This record gives sequence, structure tokens and C-alpha cells, in this order.
Amino acid sequence: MRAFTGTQVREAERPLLAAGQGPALMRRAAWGLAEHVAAVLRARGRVSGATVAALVGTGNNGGDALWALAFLRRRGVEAVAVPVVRDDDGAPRWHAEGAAALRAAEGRVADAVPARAAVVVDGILGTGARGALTLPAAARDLPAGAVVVACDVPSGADADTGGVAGEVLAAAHTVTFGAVKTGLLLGAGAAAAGRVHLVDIGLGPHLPPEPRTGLHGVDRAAVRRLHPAPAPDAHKYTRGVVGLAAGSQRYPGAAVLAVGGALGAGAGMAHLAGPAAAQDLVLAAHPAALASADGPEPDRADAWVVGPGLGADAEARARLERVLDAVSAAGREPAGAPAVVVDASALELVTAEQLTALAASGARVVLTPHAGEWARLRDRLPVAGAKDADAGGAGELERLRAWAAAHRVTVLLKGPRTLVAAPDGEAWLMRDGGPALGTAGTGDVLAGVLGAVLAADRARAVRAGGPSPAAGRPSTAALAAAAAWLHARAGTGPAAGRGAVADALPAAVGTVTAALWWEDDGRE
Ligand SMILES: NC(=O)C1=CN([C@@H]2O[C@H](COP(=O)(O)OP(=O)(O)OC[C@H]3O[C@@H](n4cnc5c(N)ncnc54)[C@H](O)[C@@H]3O)[C@@H](O)[C@H]2O)[C@@H](O)CC1
Repeated sequence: MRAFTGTQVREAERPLLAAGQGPALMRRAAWGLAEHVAAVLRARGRVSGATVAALVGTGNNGGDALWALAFLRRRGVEAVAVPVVRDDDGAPRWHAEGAAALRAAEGRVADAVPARAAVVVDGILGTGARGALTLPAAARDLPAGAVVVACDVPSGADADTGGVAGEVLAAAHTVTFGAVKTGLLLGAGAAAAGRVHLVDIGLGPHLPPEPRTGLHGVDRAAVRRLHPAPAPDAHKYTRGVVGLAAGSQRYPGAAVLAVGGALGAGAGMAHLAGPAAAQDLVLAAHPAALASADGPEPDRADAWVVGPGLGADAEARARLERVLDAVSAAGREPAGAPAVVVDASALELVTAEQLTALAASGARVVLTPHAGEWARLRDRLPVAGAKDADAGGAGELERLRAWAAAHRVTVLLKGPRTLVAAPDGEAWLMRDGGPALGTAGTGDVLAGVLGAVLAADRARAVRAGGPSPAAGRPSTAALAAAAAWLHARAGTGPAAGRGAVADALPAAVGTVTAALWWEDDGRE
């Protein structure tokens, strides 16, 4: 799935409209809308005899709603159109052909939504909305039991950003046309959209093809491609070695969680670089792990995870530097630089110069802040244009993209929904997380999972003859999204431990990864 801004969808429609296909597109959209409304009615009882009202605005969004009412009328629905704008002479100001279709189907026009309405279609505003909306009176007192189904976009939500400048009409379902709009997935727009259903109206070939536009969604099938089962002849080195600079005298537990995440996600080897206290805990919890003061040999690691439980003292800074030096040095080796995950404490320490050096080394670099770390990162390493954007919706996405581009690193912003943005603008949204993962320590596990996913990718590339960004190699942002999906499934799916405490998460990651890899040969 890839979502596009409302503006991109309007661009895609333009040649079709110029070719006179507007009415056909509208009928296709309205047909899909009517189908979804009928499904809602069926789930609640009968279609025929039910009442559906539509709040109808002045533009094509209202036109869709009028056509949908006309189609529903033919299925025995009582169809009631409520115009939200009337001219001085009292005539509704709305889509003329849509209104004619409704009249021909013997639909009604009323000033208010009847109390018996089972569904209210919101056809007030779609992608043509500009600025703040004040809800019309007819949208204020809807019958308590009526299900609101938004036509294309919930009125009041910005189809590009998900921002809501004024009022918004919250829906249980949004039936959207041509492509999922980013504003339905982000910010307040996502909250107002309810469940999103896509109706294909044939825009596919006209939408921008480049991966850096739009917003990618991640699902199980994508993760199977991005983090595939090891090759039949795989061994620990070809499955990827993860080095972890994690844990400290003060925070040894973070090392246990990060190492657990890496092992759970199937790393061939996880090797802690840390102080004695962290080494002891890691080995007690994960006998399969290695632990030493310095971690793997610089040319052995396929990915480094630096930061969980590192602390903020001079020693932490020195450990971060050691990892970054090792990565930059390895960048000159034939095998190229290992990937780096910069997490937790390391996000508070890393400098702009270090990020520049990492980018120059050719390493895949992913920073994994949560909201608080992201705010501090932006303050500490500011980027022009990325500061004042509206943080409520896709403003956040644009800010992430701008920051990632300026520092030439991929950023994974974790939270109930996780956004990933790459320097070239490629962006991913992972929506399967949620509050179950909002406890201390889950981020450490994610850092380890991401380390394993990046390490496996590099090890595959080395085997294939070199880690240069050969065609067909997945993007860093895609790999980061895959790691976030594994982590979210582990925290929220059937594999999640009771109470969803981070301590149980690595084992759940193992269950999810094993199911992903071996399900076809019955080893689940
Ligand atoms: N263009 C196309 O090819 C297709 C468009 N479709 C529908 O058309 C919609 C876009 O239609 P339009 O471009 O006519 O735009 P809309 O119907 O979204 O809104 C435009 C109207 O709303 C008014 N308006 C804008 N902002 C307002 C605000 N803040 N408060 C009050 N009134 C405001 C404008 O003055 C204008 O009259 C899409 O969302 C979709 O539902 C579909 O029929 C599919 C095909």
C-alpha cells in the first residue's frame, strides 16, 4: 500500500478530467461509496427500507454523495440529501448532475438529517477543501445511532497533512477514491477517518511511480521480502553479525533487551560491547550471545547498534566514538561499512559531524528516536525548514523528511504509529504498534531487531559480491519499517507475553520471526 497526498491525487486526475472522464470517474467513486454504505446497512440489518442521509457540499465531493444516494435509492433505500449551502433564492448550491440523478431516482431533499437515518454520508468537503471548516448546522445534531461514512475525506481534515484547522466531522468509515490519502493516515485526520476503504477508480497508472513520493505501508508480505528466511546453506556469519554498544554500569538491563531483540529477529550472532556488569547480565539472560569489552572485530560486524543504556558520561561518548570510528574505517574495506542504528543515549550524544562522517562512509544509518528524543534532536541539530512545520499531521512527516535529507540519515520516529523517512524522501508508516508497546525497554528491543534486520541484509549483500547499493537491494527505510513491524507484531499479536512487558518481548520477536520464515514448511 502506498498513500498519496490529496494534491498528488488531484494531479493524477487532471489528464483524465481533461479527457472528459470526470463524470465517469465520479460515478465509479459513487458506486464504490454506495457499496460500502450498503455493507454498513447490511451489518446492521436490512439495506432495503433503511434511511441514508447525505450532507452535501457545493463541490464534486457532494456530487459523489448525490450519485451514491441515487444508486442506493435503486436498492430500496430511503435516500435523503441535505444541502449545506443554499443560494439566496433557497435553491441548494450543489452538483447539478448529481442532483438530477437523485431526482430521477426519486430521492428526497431535506433541511436536516432524519432521526431514523442509519447512515449519514459526509459529502461536505473532499480534496478541494481549503482552510478551516465551520461545520454546518445540519452536521451538528446527528442521530445518536447513525454511522457516519465520509466520502473521500472527513470534512475538515486536510487530505495532504491530516491537519484539522477548524472543525472536523468524525467518521466511523472513510471511503476514499483512487488512492489512500496521507491525511487519512496521519494526525487528527487519521483519528477522524475511522476505517479507511479504498475504491479503485483507475488512477493507478497516473499516480507518481517514484518510491520517494507517497507514504508506504508495511505488511507481512513486505516484511517477508525485506527480512527473508536465511538461505538453506546459511551459517552464523552469513546470517549477519550484530555488534551492540549498549548497557552500562548504571543501565545494564538495556543491553539484555537489545541483545534479545537482535537474537529474536534471527541474527546469526549478537555480540555485546560493554562493561562487566552488562556482560554478566547479557550472558545470564542469553547464553547464545557473546559479550566482551570491545565487541566484535571491526571487520566482523554487519551492523552496529549503539545507544541503549549507554548513559551520558564521558565513557558513553567514548563508546559511541569507537563504534563510529569502526564503521567509518570499515567503509574503506572491500565489504563496505556495516549498518548503524543510533538509539537512546546515543541520540543525545551524536554530533552533526559524526552523522556527516557516517553518511560519507556509505553505511546505512538509522536513528530511532521516540517523540521526546526527536524533539531534543531537532533542537540540538536543527535543520532549516524542518522546525516550524505543523507537527499534527503530515507536517510531522515533512519535518522528518527535511531533517533526514539535511543529515543524510534515515530516521525512524517511534510511537503508537511509527514513521520512517529517508534522505531521498522515501517514507513509511507502520500503524500496528499502539500503547501495548509503550513501556520502558521496548525501544531497546526494537534497536536490536533493527540491528538484526540490517545485519542480515548486509550479510546477504556481501555474499552476493559486495554491499554496494546494487539494484534490487531494499532501501534502508524499508528495512527499518520491516523491523518496526516485527517489533509491533511481537508486542501486540498472539505472540505477545501477558502484560506486554519489554522483558518478554525478545522471545515474542523470536516467535513472530520464526512464523514469518518457516510457516510454509510447517516449522511454526
Ligand atoms: N476530480 C475528480 O476526478 C474526481 C473527484 N472526486 C471527488 O471530488 C472531490 C473534490 O471535489 P472538488 O474539487 O469539487 O472539491 P470539494 O468538493 O472537496 O470542495 C470544493 C467546494 O468546497 C468549498 N470549500 C472549500 N474549502 C471550504 C471550507 N473550508 N469551508 C467551506 N467550504 C469550502 C469550495 O468553495 C468548493 O465549492 C474529491 O474529494 C472526490 O470526492 C470523485 O468524484 C472522483 C473523481
